Amino acid sequence: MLRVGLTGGIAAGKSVVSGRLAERGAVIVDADLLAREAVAPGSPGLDEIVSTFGPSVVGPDDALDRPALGALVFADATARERLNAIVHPRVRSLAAALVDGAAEDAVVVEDIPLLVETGQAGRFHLVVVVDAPDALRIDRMVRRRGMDPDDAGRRIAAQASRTERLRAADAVLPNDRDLDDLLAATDALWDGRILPFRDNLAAGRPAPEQIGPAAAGLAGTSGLAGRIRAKLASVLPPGATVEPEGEAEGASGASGASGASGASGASGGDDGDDGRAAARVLVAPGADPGAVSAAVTAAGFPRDPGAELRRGRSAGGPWAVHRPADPAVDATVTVAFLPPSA
Ligand SMILES: CC(C)(COP(=O)(O)OP(=O)(O)OC[C@H]1O[C@@H](n2cnc3c(N)ncnc32)[C@H](O)[C@@H]1O)[C@@H](O)C(=O)NCCC(=O)NCCS
Ligand SMILES: Nc1ncnc2c1ncn2[C@@H]1O[C@H](COP(=O)(O)OP(=O)(O)OP(=O)(O)O)[C@@H](O)[C@H]1O
Repeated sequence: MLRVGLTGGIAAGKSVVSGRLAERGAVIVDADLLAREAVAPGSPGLDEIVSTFGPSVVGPDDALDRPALGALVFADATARERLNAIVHPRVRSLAAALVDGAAEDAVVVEDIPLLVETGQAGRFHLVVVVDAPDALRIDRMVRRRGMDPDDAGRRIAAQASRTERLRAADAVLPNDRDLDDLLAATDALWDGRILPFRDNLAAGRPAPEQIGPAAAGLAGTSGLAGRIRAKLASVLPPGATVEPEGEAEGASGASGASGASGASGASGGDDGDDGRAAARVLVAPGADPGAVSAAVTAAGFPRDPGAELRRGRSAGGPWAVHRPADPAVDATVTVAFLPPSA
């Protein structure tokens, strides 16, 4: 199964993209829809909202009065956090059940407006960001949804900035032109990257050919190494840590915290994106390198027997060499034993 996280600021065009991906065969898990299901009339979620915000957020039909609650939470960050704490865990468990029920060869696309804000980027093989300038999104909300411009601005302010979101992107779909351009870019992403990625992963092989990060609209914008470390950190079993290649010898003293630094993408190493990155996964004494290697494969980086042969099996060399199943990413992930001195 290939897990894709689709995100973008409000009115960026996520629904247009997820609609197209559904037509192409993806299984869509829509967080906005699940957030409605989580607070349906008579649900424990709605009960909790009423005990937190009072009866004024429920209409005469016993359903959530969405405009009333929206007016409260988009004007007040504390109220919004309270609402998120009620709704988000429910959305996550509803989503997990849908993902678990999908076929093994499926491409599952989770459409999550707050994917970056909630720190979920690392759990996806591919994070796709639909991107449009704030002014254009405000214009869409005002013209197409009849929203007041100030309300539209408040919703944008309640979310991550474009820069923060783009930093998490493995692929960007720009949506500042007409709809046909967005649909064509979505098709190119599906045919040129998502399907080969899914097939390579299913076959347990790295991408045999690179389409290159320069392919228009397909590359992420920055921090490839940090994004890779976050993906690895989210699947590694106990006893394994991830750090940038070249910092494994203990010189930085960072190895103890490397799992966490990988998740934030904030540690040293290559955080620019020249389309190439390397990471090293260190296996502590007593941990099973085979299980670690299997986890690296599951994160989207199958083992590359050819690269292992080229490197040889010299003492102190890597236990395994992995490369991306994603044809647009050029990276090496080595699995090695933690040096005794570290
Ligand atoms: C506040 C509510 C009642 C307003 O309902 P309304 O029908 O006006 O908006 P809708 O749910 O269709 O959301 C539209 C868009 O608003 C943005 N948005 C919604 N909730 C939030 C939030 N808590 N923080 C930031 N942006 C949000 C998203 O971009 C979303 O796609 C509703 O959005 C809600 O229950 N939000 C909390 C749950 C949530 O975070 N949903 C987003 C994905 S899980
Ligand atoms: N390139 C475009 N040209 C014209 N209209 C567009 C374009 N992209 C999106 N739209 C329109 O803008 C609105 C917002 O798009 P869409 O619903 O896909 O955004 P979204 O990211 O799913 O928003 P939300 O976060 O609210 O769920 C829709 O009415 C859509 O048809």
